Amino acid sequence: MNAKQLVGEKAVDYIKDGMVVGLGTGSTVYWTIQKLGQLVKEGLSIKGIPTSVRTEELAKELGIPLTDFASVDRIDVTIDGADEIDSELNLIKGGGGALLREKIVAAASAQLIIVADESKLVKQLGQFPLPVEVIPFGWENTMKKIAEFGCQPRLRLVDDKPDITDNGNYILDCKFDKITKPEQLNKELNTIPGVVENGLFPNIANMFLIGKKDGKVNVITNMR
Ligand SMILES: O=C(CO)[C@H](O)[C@H](O)COP(=O)(O)O
Repeated sequence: MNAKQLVGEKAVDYIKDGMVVGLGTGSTVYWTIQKLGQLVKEGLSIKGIPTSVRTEELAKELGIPLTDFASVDRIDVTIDGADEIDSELNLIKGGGGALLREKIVAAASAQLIIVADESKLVKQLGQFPLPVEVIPFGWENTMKKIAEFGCQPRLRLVDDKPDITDNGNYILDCKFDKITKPEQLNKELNTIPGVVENGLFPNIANMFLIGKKDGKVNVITNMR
């Protein structure tokens, strides 16, 4: 079993009957959702809130009941992946383009559990280009403003056309040398007109399940 599958499946240990569960996006949480589908068939009663259309489709295929913000007043736990995790437990997310809904769901969750293989652990964020979701109108100008923060932004393309998010926006992948103050950068990027959200998640996850090559799972609890 690979490390993503290992931690993805392990995450269901934290999901109990009756919970409202935020369902993240990506190839690690894919395994969580598969396992949840199996458990639901066996009688587990949960309601999911998906963070992307992709996840919504997968959950529906597997028969996982879904809900929405209008119908619930809490999310008990969200399971999601990450692109980078630094030693202070800050994250870069959005490699799969779902950062906006992921951040909304994470912010509404009592618990955020991150599942990742050990390749995602870094000393300092910034190797992975930071995804920033921007409004299509005037994106070229928004990109210039973002570049003033000392990065090289690039419009994310699919088949030579802008990749459109589930929210109808574009993604700029912004390569920094290193990100020294993630919390500050998170706030400042979001003040630029045209920026909808960025992929920095500064120290908001409660727990990390890290899959290692030797088949073990490292559990890190955030004591913040
Ligand atoms: O933020 C994300 C999607 O927007 C994913 O959680 C992140 O890209 C990690 O993905 P994977 O588990 O496939 O490595």
